[in-house]
Amino acid sequence: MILKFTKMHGAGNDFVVIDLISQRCKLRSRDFRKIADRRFGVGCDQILLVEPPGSPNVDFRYRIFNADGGEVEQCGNGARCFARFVRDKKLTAKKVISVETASGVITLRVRDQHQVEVDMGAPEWIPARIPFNAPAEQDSYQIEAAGQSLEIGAVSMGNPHAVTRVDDVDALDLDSLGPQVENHGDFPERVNAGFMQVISEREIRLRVFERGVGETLACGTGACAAVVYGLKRGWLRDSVTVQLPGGKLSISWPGDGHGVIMTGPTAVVFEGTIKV
Ligand SMILES: N[C@H](CCC[C@H](N)C(=O)O)C(=O)O
Repeated sequence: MILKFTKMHGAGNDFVVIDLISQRCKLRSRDFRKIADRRFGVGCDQILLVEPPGSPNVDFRYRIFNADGGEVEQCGNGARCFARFVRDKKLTAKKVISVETASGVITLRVRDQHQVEVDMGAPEWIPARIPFNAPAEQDSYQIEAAGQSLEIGAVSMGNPHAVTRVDDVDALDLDSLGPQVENHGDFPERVNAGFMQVISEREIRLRVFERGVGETLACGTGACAAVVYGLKRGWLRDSVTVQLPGGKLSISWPGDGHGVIMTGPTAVVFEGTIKV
């Protein structure tokens, strides 16, 4: 089958977006791996599927697949691109769009200059719900990786994150450290590994070695995870600018019981077709 797609990115985290409302196609894990392959396919960090809603009070269903072919619960940069895509393709004229994901319903708000604001929902700190093997919830945890003892924050934004504060993100050997955190035995579903450098109470630098992908130029849920961890530890004050290698995101969290609000850019790179 020949499938139409749109290549997009959010702060350099890149996606192949496929409308499965006007196209009908059953895609398997190996199809996602091929589409994501930067030599034999289109190339992307994640594939985003646009599907009809599963319940009456949401506008769309949003499914996310990592480059390794695995389906995941949430993707923040992808959510912003999703909002831009469905409006560009005239699948909706709404500026406030509700989408159901594997980790619940999120609300997308289209802003000016192709910026989109997303309520990513409340962070989840309870280890069993991250999931993370720890006897009880703590502000931080010690794990061993790549011969180092790391102090991490463990939190879910629908998907699991381990956040480590470092003095200099440029000094990190992520090729070595990243996979060891991603595949650490205390994360039964693996984990996205974020490394943050605090610039000020309202600005951080962040690099993320993403589960199922490797290092990406930006990670929306990773930015949310880093900011809520930094706020909880008292290193940050609300409304934080997150500088990532591919661009910047604005993250705000009023505190427990509230959703994390992420605002950032969207970009369309090209339209194409692929044989699956
Ligand atoms: N790699 C992530 C999914 C994509 C998250 C990221 N691209 C974002 O913008 O949130 C995971 O396995 O949970």
